[in-house]
Amino acid sequence: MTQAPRYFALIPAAGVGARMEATSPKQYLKIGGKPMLRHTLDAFLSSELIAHTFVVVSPDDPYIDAVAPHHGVTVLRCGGASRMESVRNGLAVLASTLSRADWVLVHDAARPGLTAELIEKLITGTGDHPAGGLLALPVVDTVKRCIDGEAAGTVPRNGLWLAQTPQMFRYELLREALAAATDPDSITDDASAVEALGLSPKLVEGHPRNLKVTLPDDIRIAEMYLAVSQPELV
Ligand SMILES: Nc1ccn([C@@H]2O[C@H](COP(=O)(O)OP(=O)(O)OP(=O)(O)O)[C@@H](O)[C@H]2O)c(=O)n1
Ligand SMILES: C[C@](O)(CO)[C@H](O)COP(=O)(O)O
Repeated sequence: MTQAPRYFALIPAAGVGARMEATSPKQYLKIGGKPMLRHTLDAFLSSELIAHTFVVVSPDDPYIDAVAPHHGVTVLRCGGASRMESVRNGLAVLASTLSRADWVLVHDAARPGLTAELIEKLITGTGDHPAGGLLALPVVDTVKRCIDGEAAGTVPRNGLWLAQTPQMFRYELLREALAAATDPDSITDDASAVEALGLSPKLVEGHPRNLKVTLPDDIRIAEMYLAVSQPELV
């Protein structure tokens, strides 16, 4: 008898948020009165498809205990020097908890606009694709190559997509891909590690509300999306 697939969330939240230039890591900044990371965790807690959520923080993180709920979320204090290492360390800790065929949805703490509907869309859209899948958005602007501050050419945008998260893979595949990855500067998301194995993850169209909060002005955009009721936005 085949077992029903199990889906787990893994949230890397060990970054310092240097580009945000705030006094605390950006995942703890408040959006609409609630820490960004709590919005992110709540999206997974509100999805009936997710069996459990794990969050990876730095070993000396002083904020997480006040933010993570006691039920449905497990805190892993094993963050590394890059996003890639934080995800890899989190997967290693889960070796005795997850099985090889379990699916892991890796999602940035810094994308608080995720919804249960987008999680379901990703899981349905990826299906049983052997290389997994990710949310992403087709590029809508004209793309320029910049050399010394000048437009040195226009890159055809046809076929270009911007990667979002979650990105979902079978546990065994993601561990193998990240074990083989060496350069955090080129492996900026989980899909790129899988692509480096010669595989092609499925692209599932995401939504602008699932933006990554990176620069100071992004907080206001996230606030706007999180103030709007969710169902009509997916
Ligand atoms: N060593 C790291 C670096 C990043 N992340 C996480 O990866 C996600 C995406 O990274 P990014 O937006 O680049 O976050 P920061 O690294 O915190 O930001 P910056 O690059 O501006 O410092 C975030 O949820 C961040 O907390 C992580 O878990 N461990
Ligand atoms: C994983 C990611 O969110 C995909 O867009 C993104 O690459 C992470 O942010 P970073 O600035 O590249 O670390």
